[in-house]
Amino acid sequence: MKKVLSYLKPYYLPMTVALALMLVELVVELMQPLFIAKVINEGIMTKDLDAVMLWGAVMLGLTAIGFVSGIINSYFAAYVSQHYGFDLRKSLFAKIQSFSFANFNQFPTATLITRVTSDVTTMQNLMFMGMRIMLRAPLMLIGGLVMSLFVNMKLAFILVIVSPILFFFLVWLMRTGFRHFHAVQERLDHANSVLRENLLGMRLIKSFVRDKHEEGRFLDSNQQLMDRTVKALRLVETAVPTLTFVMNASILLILWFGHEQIVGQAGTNVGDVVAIVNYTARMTGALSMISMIVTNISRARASALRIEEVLNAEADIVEKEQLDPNQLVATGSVVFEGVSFHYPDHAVAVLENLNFEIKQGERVAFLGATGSGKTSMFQLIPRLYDVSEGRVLVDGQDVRDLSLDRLRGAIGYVPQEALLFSGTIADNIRWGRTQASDEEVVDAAKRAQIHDTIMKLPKQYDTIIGQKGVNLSGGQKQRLSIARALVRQPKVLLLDDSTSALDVKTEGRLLRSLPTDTCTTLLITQKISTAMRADRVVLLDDGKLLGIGTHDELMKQSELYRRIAESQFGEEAVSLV
Ligand SMILES: Nc1ncnc2c1ncn2[C@@H]1O[C@H](COP(=O)(O)OP(=O)(O)OP(=O)(O)O)[C@@H](O)[C@H]1O
Repeated sequence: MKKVLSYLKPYYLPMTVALALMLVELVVELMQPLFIAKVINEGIMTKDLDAVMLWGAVMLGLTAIGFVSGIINSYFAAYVSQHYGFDLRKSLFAKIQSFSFANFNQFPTATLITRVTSDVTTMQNLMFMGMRIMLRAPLMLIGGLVMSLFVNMKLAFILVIVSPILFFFLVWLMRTGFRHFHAVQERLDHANSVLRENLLGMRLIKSFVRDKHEEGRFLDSNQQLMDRTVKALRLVETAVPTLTFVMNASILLILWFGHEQIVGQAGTNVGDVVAIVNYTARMTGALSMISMIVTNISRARASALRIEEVLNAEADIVEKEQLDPNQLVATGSVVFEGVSFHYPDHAVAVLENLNFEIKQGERVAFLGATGSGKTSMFQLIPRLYDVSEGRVLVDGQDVRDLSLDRLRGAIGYVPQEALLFSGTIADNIRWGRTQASDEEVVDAAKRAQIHDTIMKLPKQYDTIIGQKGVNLSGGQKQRLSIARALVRQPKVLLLDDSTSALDVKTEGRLLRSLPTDTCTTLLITQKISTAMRADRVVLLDDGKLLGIGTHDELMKQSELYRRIAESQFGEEAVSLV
């Protein structure tokens, strides 16, 4: 818990104020039974109304002080706990931003969402409670015990015996609770994961009429979450009745012994008995609070552990320490030198000994069967993964020697699945480069062949795109993603099957409008018609490079390439080419 607690450091001052005010509240509370005893012994028993008024007024004044302290304490407790939660969420978010894909394999999306939201809220609640009652309750317990001993040692001895027994009961409760709450958070992760998959795949679920199946899956994980939570709460809920039972039994014993002592004239008076009973009642309240705190601590321990796992995770794609601040990516040449690659935690090589060179301004198509490693190869260029062997060079420099900002700033990556953000169309294009002017946004849209479509929309560039671009067609989303990459004015443009949803004519226009003098274009495609428009074609099969050359060269040299062409154009057409 050390690391998550270190986030309290900036708030030590308001925390100290809150804790000091909590102590004021505690002192006020501890003094009250003393004054009640005084009212009884000096006022009621001696029929002295003045004494009743005096001690009554003192009690009222103290209550007012306690009330004001409580309000100010709450203010500071809320301030510290909310800022603490804000800082934790900020750090977690920044850490997740620095994650490599290997880290994302370790922490699936749903668990990250639970950790940033639910786990942080648990910590936040603990901090708030900590500043309100965490010290007050145990101090009330100790204070109540001491004051009872001070009032009447013989009667208070009962409490001296009972207190350690209850203490060990609470320690046991905290340990067992931790295990249970850890399991509850894991079930919450699972329920979140099922929910997330459902929301993302809603169209698919509806079109496959799998609603009932998915409902069952969610019910199952929801049931598991409920069962685990009920189990945890059942344990916690036995605490208060157990504590109350033991303390009430103690009160009965105190009354009985008190009666014996008053009757036997052993120096005990009614005021003392009332004061000790009052202290015991307050101690019972404090113990209930402690059991609540104990529950919250065990819950928070589980959450703290989960938060720290994320904060301590080592991102494996990191920049070198001493990078040349003047380094530049001036040209978009791309070279693969003996590159082999396997995914982290996977032994099977996805790419094997790739060697090729792409010159500045060249347009190269990558063709290969599904699963042949095309996307994996693309991901090595902006360093989304690091090579297992060999080197990837951009502008003649090993990508590991470049700062990630410089490298990625020079690349326009259009992934296979077009992902848009909620906001306007202009916002989405400008997401590629926030300082792009309106003219540059329009130019990028024109090149991506989406400008005419945008102009037909009711609000044109100010049209709001729904979540993940729900109100756009697949092809429109693809072209917007391309515009977003083009507005960056990249040196290297990576199109991962990004024109698959376009008709041949639009695709042709788009490819012709891409800049060639300043930008090198690498495009993955399944279509020979697209590959024919490229300067050269790289043919991949099962992670190996089978051939590289122009379309005509590969038609002559590569049997596989010829077969793909035949399957797409028909044998006759190919023989005419
Ligand atoms: N995150 C990952 N972890 C482990 N293995 C992966 C991962 N992503 C892809 N693979 C594996 O790597 C191999 C190459 O996948 P890749 O996506 O690069 O192929 P591709 O040629 O782009 O396929 P497609 O044309 O279908 O997109 C496949 O066998 C795939 O199972």
